[in-house]
Amino acid sequence: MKAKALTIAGSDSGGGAGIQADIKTFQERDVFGMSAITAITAQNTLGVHGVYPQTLEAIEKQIDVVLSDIGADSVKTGMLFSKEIIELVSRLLKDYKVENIVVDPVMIAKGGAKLLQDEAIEALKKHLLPQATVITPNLPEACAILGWSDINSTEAMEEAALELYKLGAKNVVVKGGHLNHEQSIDILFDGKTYSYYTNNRINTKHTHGTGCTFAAAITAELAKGNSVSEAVSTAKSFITSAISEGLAIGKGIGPTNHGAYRKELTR
Ligand SMILES: Nc1ncnc2c1ncn2[C@@H]1O[C@H](COP(=O)(O)OP(=O)(O)O)[C@@H](O)[C@H]1O
Ligand SMILES: Cc1ncc(COP(=O)(O)OP(=O)(O)O)c(N)n1
Repeated sequence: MKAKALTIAGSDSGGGAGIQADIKTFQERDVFGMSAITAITAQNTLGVHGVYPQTLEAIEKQIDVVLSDIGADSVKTGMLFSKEIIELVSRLLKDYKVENIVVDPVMIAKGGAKLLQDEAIEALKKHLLPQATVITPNLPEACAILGWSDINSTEAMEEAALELYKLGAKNVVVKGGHLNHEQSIDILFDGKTYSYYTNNRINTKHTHGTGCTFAAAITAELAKGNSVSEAVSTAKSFITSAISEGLAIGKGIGPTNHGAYRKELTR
């Protein structure tokens, strides 16, 4: 049977991040994609021009009807915007006993727009992180969750992964896209071992949606029954291809190319 994945996230009208990136990634990884939209953003390659959160009723209904009828082998959360939305999503994921939960703790878009209210960080820590199979913070997100000012080395990334693990997630991937390093290094910590996923840093400005795409690829692989380490490994290859063929569309930071990994495999 075809694997199914649900993304609970914000809509990016520009198509590079959020729900749109997730669904494109699920499709590329041969997983049936479903969505519950938490907020609509008016977004393009120049940034976020408007944020319109959906009502709790609308969000609950979307999740309810999908999980009660179709079900999901894995669920990804992205932009959740408020404490109230986090509490709602956490309750529903518990009620439906979802097994594989990937929490991408989206906080700030690359252009600087806030996608999570400051007061929601505590709710994220208290309710959602402890339910997660995998969490995928970038360096600023890891700092915000831990109350740290900076993470600027792989040693600090390992320390952050350990401290984040103590908040209850089964696995932590600290993404190193923001590290000033010639390689792009992500570190997975499963409570015992630190595993490094490393590729050469690609010199491009077209990286809109990298975090969403990477977490969506992990979600898709978990939905198909792969282990967390296999899922992270495939997601790393997927995002590296997508960035290497990033799309120079629009006047600003273009999106990654979700079809690039498939093309590479068939070459
Ligand atoms: N320039 C780059 N070259 C290669 N990989 C990158 C580059 N920028 C980010 N990545 C990878 O993309 C994924 C998303 O990372 P990151 O940019 O840190 O997340 P976010 O989009 O949440 O800020 C990670 O696997 C990271 O290593
Ligand atoms: C609707 C929406 N959700 C998440 C993001 C952030 O996406 P990310 O993959 O971290 O990429 P950047 O926006 O930082 O390039 C978003 N922008 N919009």
